[in-house]
Amino acid sequence: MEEADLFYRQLPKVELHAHLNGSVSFSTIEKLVARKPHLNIEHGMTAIRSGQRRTLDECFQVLKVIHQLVDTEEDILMVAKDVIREFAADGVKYLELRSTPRKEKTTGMTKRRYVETVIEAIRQCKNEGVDIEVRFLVAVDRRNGAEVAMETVKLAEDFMLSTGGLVVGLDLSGDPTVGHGRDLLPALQKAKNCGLKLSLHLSEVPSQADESELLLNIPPDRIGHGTFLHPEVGGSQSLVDKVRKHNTPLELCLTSNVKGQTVSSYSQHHFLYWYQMGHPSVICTDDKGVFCTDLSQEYQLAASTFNLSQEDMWTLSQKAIDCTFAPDLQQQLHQKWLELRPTLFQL
Ligand SMILES: CC(C)=CCNc1ncnc2c1ncn2[C@@H]1O[C@H](COP(=O)(O)O)[C@@H](O)[C@H]1O
Ligand SMILES: [Zn+2]
Repeated sequence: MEEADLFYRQLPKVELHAHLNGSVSFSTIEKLVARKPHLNIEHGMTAIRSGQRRTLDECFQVLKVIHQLVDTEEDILMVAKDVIREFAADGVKYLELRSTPRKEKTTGMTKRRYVETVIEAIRQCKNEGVDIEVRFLVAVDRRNGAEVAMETVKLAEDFMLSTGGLVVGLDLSGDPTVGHGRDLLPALQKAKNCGLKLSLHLSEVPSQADESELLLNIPPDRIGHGTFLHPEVGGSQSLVDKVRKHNTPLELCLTSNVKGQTVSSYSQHHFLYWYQMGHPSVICTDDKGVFCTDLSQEYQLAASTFNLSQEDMWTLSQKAIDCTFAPDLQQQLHQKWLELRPTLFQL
């Protein structure tokens, strides 16, 4: 391993934007394919390799293939444990995983059981001594409409109360071109009022200024992507001002946006816009399996693209601690970062 690779692997990191089924690695896919040979799924159908680009629509098709492979309780338990172990092996010390409880008929289990299974995976990893703290966000798929969104919020609230703080919030994701955020406002508002933290995919595609305006008024606790918020890309100063007023952190996923073609190249990524403004910006992976990446690689890419030093990247990873939805862990994480610093910079 080259010295720079090693630095980014060893750098303690916080991952705040990771969709469970988008994070399934090649080796886990192989295990799933072996369990289900009749599906005739090859790895080329579950990942977008280096140099490849897809439309966002094609990316969602890839996720559908993965969903076909991950369709039982055993699969979900295995996938969640593998994903947690992989993030830990990559130097991630705190992970917020998110996943959408799927319809019973596609998994043979209730949505409640789906969430319980992911929670079980988190607990098992903890008991096995995997060196990572994991929290969970229950995801609302915007394609499923207002009623399902409200049910999901109730489910998330129940789990927030019954898991001793493992479920910390709600994610809004799914195909951004389907539906309108206005229909989901009551559910999101309810989530916020009952104490769930909100991370919303916002302005992931162009021409959603109206929706973003509406959702920013809630306001969310973090923003996923926010690719088209700023005026240079068709957003507006008023959107930027709203984000800045609340100091709402952005979860930025470079490879995801470049491979999904919402951003034309790494150097054009909106990371720079927000970073230069000193706005809380957290580098994340989104779907490390689909996009064949990991968080170390994303940090390294940001550093090389924007000419940032190892010291800058250290600060970026340290500041991410303050953007987590687990305030009870933040002091402990800061301590861990301080303890790890000397080995990293060989002081
Ligand atoms: C389509 C793609 C890979 C691009 C990245 N951009 C995304 N935008 C919105 N929602 C997403 C994205 N990636 C993953 N998701 C959500 O995460 C789900 C997969 O993880 P899970 O089943 O919730 O555990 C998808 O069905 C989708 O609802
Ligand atoms: Zn996402």
